[in-house]
Amino acid sequence: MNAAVSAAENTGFDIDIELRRGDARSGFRRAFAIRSEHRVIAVVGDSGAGKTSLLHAIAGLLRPVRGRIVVAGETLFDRERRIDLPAHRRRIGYVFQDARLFPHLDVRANLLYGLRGAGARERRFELDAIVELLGIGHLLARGTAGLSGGEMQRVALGRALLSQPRILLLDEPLSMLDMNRRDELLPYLQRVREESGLPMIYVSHYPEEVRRIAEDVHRIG
Ligand SMILES: Nc1ncnc2c1ncn2[C@@H]1O[C@H](COP(=O)(O)OP(=O)(O)OP(=O)(O)O)[C@@H](O)[C@H]1O
Repeated sequence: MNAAVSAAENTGFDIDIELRRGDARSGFRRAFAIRSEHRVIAVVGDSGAGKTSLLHAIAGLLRPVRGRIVVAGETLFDRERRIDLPAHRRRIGYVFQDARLFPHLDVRANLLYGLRGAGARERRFELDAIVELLGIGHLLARGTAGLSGGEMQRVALGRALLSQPRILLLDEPLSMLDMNRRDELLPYLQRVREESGLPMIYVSHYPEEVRRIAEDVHRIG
């Protein structure tokens, strides 16, 4: 295999799955096919199209009824080959719509929680560098209750990166913010995209927003 081919295989996404939720008669059932050689892709679609379900399948939280999931050259799931990496071995950094910070911990402890989860694995992301990247040094001693929505999402991003993920999944991270706050957070997301070098899937309702983040946009539904 020549170097160009293997480089392309190691950065892209090859997802071809069918998902089912709920019962066979009235539940949700849909096939998804996403092939991309890009490192940062977006998935857009209407409410209920299955965007979150797709991320859950990639994270190992929902088992597809058929197909395969290959990210950056690594097979996470392949029904035919009986490959199904458990969620904790997929090393996914997941950022939700609502930041889901731990309310009983201050910002520093929330960030360190991510680092603790990484254990003895090779560390690519260190606390100081991530704090600098996300501009959250002045928040470290604060509790989470008084943080703005944008600050919470920056801390959530930091916690996800400090868990030393190999893939970053972002599920509508701006959707709880008003327009001005979205504009404030976007440059941080762009910095994470550039500095982390990680494969990323960015889910959103808004094609305009994702064009500023992703190299390749896929519509589902
Ligand atoms: N546990 C479940 N049992 C049955 N149906 C479910 C379950 N979870 C989700 N669904 C259904 O699966 C479909 C896809 O849901 P999903 O949350 O993936 O969509 P989405 O595109 O992320 O939507 P939104 O943009 O509103 O967050 C929806 O119709 C939802 O009602």
